[in-house]
Amino acid sequence: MEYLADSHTMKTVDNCSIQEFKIPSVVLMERAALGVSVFLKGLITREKSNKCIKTVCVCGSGNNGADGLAVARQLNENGINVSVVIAGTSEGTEEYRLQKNIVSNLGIECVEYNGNIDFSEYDYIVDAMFGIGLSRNIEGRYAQIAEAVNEAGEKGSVVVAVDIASGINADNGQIMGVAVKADYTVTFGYKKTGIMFYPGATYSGSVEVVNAGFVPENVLHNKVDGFGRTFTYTDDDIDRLVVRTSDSNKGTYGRTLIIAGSKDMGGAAVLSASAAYRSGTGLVKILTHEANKTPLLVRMPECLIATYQDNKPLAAELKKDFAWAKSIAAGPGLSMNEVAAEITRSVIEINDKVRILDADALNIIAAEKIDFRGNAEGNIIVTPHLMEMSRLIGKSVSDIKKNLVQCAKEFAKEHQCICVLKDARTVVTDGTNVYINSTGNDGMSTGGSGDVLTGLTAGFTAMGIDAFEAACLAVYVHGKAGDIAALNRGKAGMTASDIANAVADAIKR
Ligand SMILES: NC(=O)C1=CN([C@@H]2O[C@H](COP(=O)(O)OP(=O)(O)OC[C@H]3O[C@@H](n4cnc5c(N)ncnc54)[C@H](OP(=O)(O)O)[C@@H]3O)[C@@H](O)[C@H]2O)[C@@H](O)CC1
Ligand SMILES: Nc1ncnc2c1ncn2[C@@H]1O[C@H](COP(=O)(O)OP(=O)(O)O)[C@@H](O)[C@H]1O
Ligand SMILES: [K+]
Repeated sequence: MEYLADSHTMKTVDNCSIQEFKIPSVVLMERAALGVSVFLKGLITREKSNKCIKTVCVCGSGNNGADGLAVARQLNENGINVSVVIAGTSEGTEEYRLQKNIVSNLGIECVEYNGNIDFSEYDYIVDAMFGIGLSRNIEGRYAQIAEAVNEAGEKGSVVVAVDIASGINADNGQIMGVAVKADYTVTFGYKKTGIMFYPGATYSGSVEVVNAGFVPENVLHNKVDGFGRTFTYTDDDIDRLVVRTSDSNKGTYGRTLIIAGSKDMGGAAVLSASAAYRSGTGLVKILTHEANKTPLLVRMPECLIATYQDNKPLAAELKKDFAWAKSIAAGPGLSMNEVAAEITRSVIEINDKVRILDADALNIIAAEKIDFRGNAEGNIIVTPHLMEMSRLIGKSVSDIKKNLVQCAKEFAKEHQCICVLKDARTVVTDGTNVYINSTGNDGMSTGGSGDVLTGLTAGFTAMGIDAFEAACLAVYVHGKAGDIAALNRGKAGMTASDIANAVADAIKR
C-alpha cells in the first residue's frame, strides 16, 4: 500500500513538520532539493556522450521555485553546468529570497525570463515554477515559459518536474490553462493525487518519490486529519487475497451468484462468471434468461445455472438462489425490462449479503429513482462507469471526470455504500477512505471489461474479504490482468475474455 496526498493534506504535513515539530523549512527544502539533484546527476551520469551537459532551473517565486534554486546550487556544487531562469514576477516567499541570495552570491548565472530564451539549448530543464501552491490558471509570462519548455521537450531536452509538473492541479490532475510536460517528476513525501489522475499522469512522466524529511508516518496518522486515508496498491497487496489451505474443499472459498445476461446479451454472464471463478471462488452460479442456458453450459461447464423466463413469477426462484449465495452481483447485460427491474429491486431488498450492482442494475436504479442503502452485514458495492454515474447523479460526464474523488465520496456517503467509479484511473471509496488505482491500460477500453470487474468483485467478496478491501483488490487485479493481456495480445487486439483469463496470472503466487 502506498499513501497518496492531495494538496491540502500535503500542506498540513508541511505545517505539522515545521510548526509543531520545529523542523526548519530550509532543512526540508534541502532534503527535497537533494532528491532532485541526485536524481538528475544519475540521469546525467548515464549519458553516453562526452559533450558538456547544460542544465537550467526555471523557478517561480514560491517554495517550488525556492526548491529549484537549491537544486541549481547543488548541481553547481557537483560541477554541473547550470543556470537559472527566473519565471516569477513577485518578491517571493522568505525561502525563495534566501535561496536566490545564495545563488547570486555563488555567481550562478541567473536571468529574468525575457521572452527570448531558447530552452532547447539545454539538455536538462528543471521545472520549478509551481508545485502544490498553484491556485489558479496559468497565464501570461508563466504560460509562455511553459510552452517554451514544452517546445524544447519536443526537440529533445529532458524535463524534470520538481514535486509536480507546473500547471497540473495537484488534486485532480487537470491542466490549469497550460502545463509543463515532464519526462520525470521527483515528488516529495507522497505522490500527489493529481499525479495519479489523467492528464496529470501523462504530464508527470515517470515518477520518483523522495523522502524530504517530514515527520514520520506514525506521527502523521495522529496529527494530520485525513492522512493515510487516500492510497493505492502495489503487487505486495496481492498477499491480502485469501490464502488457500491444503485441507480445503470448494465450500471453503465461498459461493457467488451472478445475475447477468438477458435474451440478447448472454455473453456478459460468461465474462463475469469466468472472472469470478478465476478469482479463486469455490462455486459460481449464473442466474440468467432461459435462452442463455445451453450456450452458457457449453462455454462454461464449471458453472451452476439457474434461469428465469419472461412473464413468469420470479420471487420464489430468487429467494432460493439468494439464500445459497454468500455474495450477489447483478447487472451485466441484464437489460432494462420489467423482469430486470424486479430482479434489481429484489437484490436491493436483501440486507444481509454483500451485493454488487453494475451496468443495467444501475441504469434501472437511475431510471426508476430507486433509493438504496448498504449496511454493515449487507454492504452494497456499485460499479458505475462515468456515463452510468452521470445517469445516477444527474451531473455531466465532464464534471464528474474533473471531480472523481468528490463525486464517488458523496455518492458513497449518501447511499452508505462502496462506490467504484470506473475510469482510466478508477476510484474506490466507502465515503471516507479513497483508493486510486494505477494498474490497467487503454487496451481495456473494450466491450465487456467492466463485466470482468463485476465477476472479480463478486468472487473476492464471496471468499469473505471485507467489501471495501475486496473492491480495491478487484480493481487492482482487474487492471493487472489487463496489463498482462496487453503484454500477451497487444492493446488493440486484446478482448475482455483475455482479461478474464489473465486474472489467473495476475493473482498467481
Ligand atoms: N518547507 C516547505 O513548506 C516545503 C515545500 N516544498 C516545496 O514547496 C512547494 C509549495 O510551495 P508554495 O506553497 O510556496 O507554492 P508554489 O507551488 O511554489 O506556488 C505558489 C506561488 O505561486 C503563485 N501562484 C499560484 N498560482 C499561480 C498562477 N496560476 N499564476 C501565477 N502565480 C501563481 C503564488 O502566488 P499568489 O497566489 O500568492 O499570488 C505563490 O507565489 C511544494 O510543491 C514543494 O515544491 C518542499 O521544498 C518541501 C518543503
Ligand atoms: N484507458 C484505460 N485505462 C485503464 N483502465 C481502463 C481504461 N479504459 C477502460 N478501463 C477499465 O475497463 C473497465 C471498463 O468498464 P465498462 O465501461 O463498464 O465496460 P463494459 O460496460 O464494456 O463492461 C473499467 O474497469 C475501466 O476502469
Ligand atoms: K514544478
